[in-house]
Amino acid sequence: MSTFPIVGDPARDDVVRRVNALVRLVPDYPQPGVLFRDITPLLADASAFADVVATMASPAHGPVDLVAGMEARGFLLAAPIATALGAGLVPVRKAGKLPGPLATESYSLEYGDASIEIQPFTIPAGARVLVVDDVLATGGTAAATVRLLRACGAEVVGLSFLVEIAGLDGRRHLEGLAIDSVVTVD
Ligand SMILES: O=P(O)(O)OC[C@H]1O[C@H](OP(=O)(O)OP(=O)(O)O)[C@H](O)[C@@H]1O
Ligand SMILES: Nc1ncnc2[nH]cnc12
Repeated sequence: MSTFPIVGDPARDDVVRRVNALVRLVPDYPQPGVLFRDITPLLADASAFADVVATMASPAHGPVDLVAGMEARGFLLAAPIATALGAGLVPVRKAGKLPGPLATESYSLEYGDASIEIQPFTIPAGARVLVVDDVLATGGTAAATVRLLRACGAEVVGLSFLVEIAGLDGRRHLEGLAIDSVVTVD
C-alpha cells in the first residue's frame, strides 16, 4: 500500500525526477559489489530537500505521535519530518551510543551486521510511530526497528523511505506494514 500521491501527479513526478538526478551512484562502496546510493547531493539542494521532507511527511498515516529515524542518515530525514508532522523524534542508534535503560536488536544489512538500540522510556504505550530512513535495501535495518518499537508497546503506523532498492526485496521482512518510497530503483 502506498499513501504518497499517485503517479501522474506533476508535482510528485518533479520530486521523483529531482531525487533520481541528485542521488549519486557509487559503485563498489562500501565494499565490492554494492552500488551505493549517496543522498548527500540531495541534502545539499535546499529546494529538493524541502520537497522530499514534505512528500515523506504524508498525512495519510493519520495522527503520528513519534517519528523513528535510524542512525545516521535516517536522522537527517526523520527530524524535519517529525517537525512537519507535529510529532516527536525517536533516534534509533547503533549500539553503544545511548545511555540506558535500552532495548536492543541485532540484524543484517546489505553490507554487514549491526545492533541498534532505543530508549523505551521515551515511547508511551500505544504510541503511533512512523519509521523513516533514507534507503530500504534488504530490509534488515527496518525490520529490526519495527521489532524494537513493537517490543516497547508502540504501534508502527507506517514506514517512509526516500529510496527503495526493489531488487533486494526489503518488503519481504515488512509484511502487513504500510510502506512508502519516494523513488523505487532496481
Ligand atoms: O535495508 P538494509 O539492508 O538494512 O539497509 C538500509 C540501511 O543501510 C543504511 O544505513 P547504514 O547502516 O549504512 O548506516 P549510516 O546511515 O550510518 O550510513 C541506510 O541508511 C539504512 O539504514
Ligand atoms: N546500496 C545502498 N546504498 C545506500 N545505502 C544503503 N544501505 C544498504 N544498502 C545501501
